[in-house]
Amino acid sequence: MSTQRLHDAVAVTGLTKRYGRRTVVDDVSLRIPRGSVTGLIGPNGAGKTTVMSMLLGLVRPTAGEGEVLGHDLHHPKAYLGQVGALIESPAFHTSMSGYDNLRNLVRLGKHDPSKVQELLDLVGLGDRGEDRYGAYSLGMKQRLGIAAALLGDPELVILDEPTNGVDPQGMRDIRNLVRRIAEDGRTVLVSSHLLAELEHVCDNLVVIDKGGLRYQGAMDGLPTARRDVIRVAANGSSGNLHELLVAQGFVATLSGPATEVTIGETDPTELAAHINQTAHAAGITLTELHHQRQTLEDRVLELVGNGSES
Ligand SMILES: Nc1ncnc2c1ncn2[C@@H]1O[C@H](COP(=O)(O)OP(=O)(O)OP(=O)(O)O)[C@@H](O)[C@H]1O
Repeated sequence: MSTQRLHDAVAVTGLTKRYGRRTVVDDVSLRIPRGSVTGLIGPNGAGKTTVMSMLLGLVRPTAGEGEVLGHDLHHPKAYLGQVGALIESPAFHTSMSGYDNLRNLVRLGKHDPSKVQELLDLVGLGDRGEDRYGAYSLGMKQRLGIAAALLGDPELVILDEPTNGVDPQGMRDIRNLVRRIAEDGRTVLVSSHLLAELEHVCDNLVVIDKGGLRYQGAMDGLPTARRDVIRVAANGSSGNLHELLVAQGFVATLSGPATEVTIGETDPTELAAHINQTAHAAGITLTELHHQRQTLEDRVLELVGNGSES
């Protein structure tokens, strides 16, 4: 086995999917390090589900080569036994309990039956296993889906938008669960259209938009320029302050009642002091003055041009 195979759970190049003349995944090369939690981020329609489906052998790639868990991407049967997935909505019987649904899957997949209660406990449904699936909240349904994905004790876990539509508490539960799954040394690939939902659980990031790869690498390596600003507002004189700062050569934009001054290479503390002095000298009283940091989400939105499917 090559070092690359040992290092990467997924290593594919040129992954492409066309439907007719429409290219929905375009020449995407991906490396997902073993043991990482990788966030697959992109707006609606970016191609996240299609990429995951190709890795799972559910959709046949139009082009592309590579390996999943050291096996040829084009022979998914060789590796699917070591992969667990939650893709689209989990298909469970609504009238059966969570426990019985998992028991069913154990029988079908010839998994270890003792896993059922263990996994229900892991996903926080230990005392709700006897309840009907149909009575579960969306967050509980997603967590049962994740338990199902873990039945075969997979090395690679692929979760497609597990937090979609789930309330904030449910999202927190799912994030904690993803963290716990990864603690066992598994590789997790998890998608979302919002980085904010995943930013605290992922160590690795893949950003796609309109089928194309925009970024992959460490979370803190996002390439967009720093766009932190000093946000400043004044009592009824924001326009004057804005004009003064622009006249001094600062990049300043009006944002509602406030002015946002791009920090660029300047030291933010010095810039804030300078703005304060400028305002004071002009007889303007500041009502707000603070350093507004660009979030990781803002940086991703810059990469994907702020847009979803056109
Ligand atoms: N079977 C198909 N036939 C034709 N087009 C398809 C098919 N499946 C997906 N697409 C198109 O491929 C594009 C990417 O879809 P995909 O579901 O992979 O995106 P996504 O990033 O997962 O989006 P979402 O967040 O909305 O689920 C979309 O424009 C979609 O309409």
